[in-house]
Amino acid sequence: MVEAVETMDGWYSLHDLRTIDWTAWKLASVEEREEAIAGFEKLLTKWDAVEEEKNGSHVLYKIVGQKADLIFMFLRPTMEELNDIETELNKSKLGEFLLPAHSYVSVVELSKYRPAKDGIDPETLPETQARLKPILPKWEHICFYPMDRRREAEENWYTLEKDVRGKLLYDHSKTGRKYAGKVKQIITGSIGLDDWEWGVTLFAHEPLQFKKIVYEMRFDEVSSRYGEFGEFFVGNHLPNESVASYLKI
Ligand code: VOV
Repeated sequence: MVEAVETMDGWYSLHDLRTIDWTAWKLASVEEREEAIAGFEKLLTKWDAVEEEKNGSHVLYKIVGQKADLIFMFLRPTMEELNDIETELNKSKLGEFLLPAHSYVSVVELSKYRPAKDGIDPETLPETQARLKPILPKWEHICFYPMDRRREAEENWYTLEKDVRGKLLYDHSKTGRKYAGKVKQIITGSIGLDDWEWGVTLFAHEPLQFKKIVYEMRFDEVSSRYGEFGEFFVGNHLPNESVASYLKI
């Protein structure tokens, strides 16, 4: 029987995409807008404090194109906390001007394809724990998309033996390693949590690197034969200190 791989799972993840209701925002009074911005900055400060304490992490980017205006990615130890964040944002003054655009629920995931070295469970290693509970990079650009592994008669990932899948992912990692320092990936598993099987979140200093890595990986067998992809979202970093000028009318 084909064996499932054991996964190591870390912080829960919420990608929360919002569109700004610019018409309502422009019609709001100066005082209302100021209140909304100040309240939102307070939320950002609160989330920063959580990150400082290493109890979670978050990033905020401006989406390029019409799919949404903003993408938040939140990581927290529990799903309840993700719910709380979402609700707090909805109840905030700025929330009155945010329309839901898209969301994605998943959990930071690493898999145990490689045999344990010296009998040590990799999950116990501090470096593994740091990858399962990552502080998200605040690099200039983000690219997020969901993906599946194919399950068709000829190309079925789920009928491949574990060692074959491990070898294909090893080849995949060799392509990935060429982008060290240029692209940082956070893979989140979403089987049973959302509509696709994985979320792929990439960070880069240079947006062209997204095109280059995704294109190069299309030729890796794990993607060319077994990859199916959803909608792509690309954005530019929105640091706290630029929020007010971004929202200024
Ligand atoms: C930026 C570089 C980079 C690097 C170094 C890297 C390495 C690795 C390693 C070592 C492993 C396997 C073990 C583990 O850690 O789980 C993975 C696993 C995975 N990857 Fe990856 N990946 C990268 C990057 C990277 C990209 C750009 C994509 C999107 C693929 C594309 O075609 O658009 C991707 C996808 C995945 C997925 C969906 C999984 C889980 C698959 C599963 O079936 O379990 N990944 N990945």
